[in-house]
Amino acid sequence: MQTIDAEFDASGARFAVVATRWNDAIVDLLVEGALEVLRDAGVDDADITLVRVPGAFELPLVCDRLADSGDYDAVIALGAVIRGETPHFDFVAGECARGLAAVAVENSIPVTFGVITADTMEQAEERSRPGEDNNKGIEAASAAVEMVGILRQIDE
Ligand SMILES: Nc1c(NC[C@H](O)[C@H](O)[C@H](O)CO)[nH]c(=O)[nH]c1=O
Ligand SMILES: CC(=O)[C@@H](O)COP(=O)(O)O
Repeated sequence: MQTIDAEFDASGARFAVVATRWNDAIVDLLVEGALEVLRDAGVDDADITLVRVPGAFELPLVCDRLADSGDYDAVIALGAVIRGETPHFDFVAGECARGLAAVAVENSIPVTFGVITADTMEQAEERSRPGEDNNKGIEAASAAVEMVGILRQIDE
């Protein structure tokens, strides 16, 4: 039986990190966590591209352009959508998640979901703490590194 399993050496792989400016105090911590994971996996800074977009609703389009370029092995999407008084949260968060999933399948490269969806700022803060496993930037970057390793083995 052949087993294809995670590899956590992503040296030579190219990553795009797309992060929102909305809730930047939270999202900047996600970016820091994601970059730490990539560097620990052997990724050179020269192989990391960071793009800032206005909000989570804009993540799918920019991630699609980067994925379609053929210049990256994975795209990491980072943001924080925090519920307000109206149903706007549902549309922003829902379309962001739906759009990012579609980009991954349409371009056949990993597009990982590092977007916090929270009812309160406190919940968002809990999911962006530096160095903690539930930091969504660490989670998304770890998934991207793992997926690059898996796809490399499939493509061998
Ligand atoms: N409320 C949040 C937003 N809203 C902005 C949208 O994402 C979008 O930029 C706007 O509707 C213009 O197209 N974005 C977040 O990332 N987080 C929020 O909490
Ligand atoms: C997620 C959002 O768009 C939200 O912050 C908007 O707040 P509100 O529903 O009070 O307009």
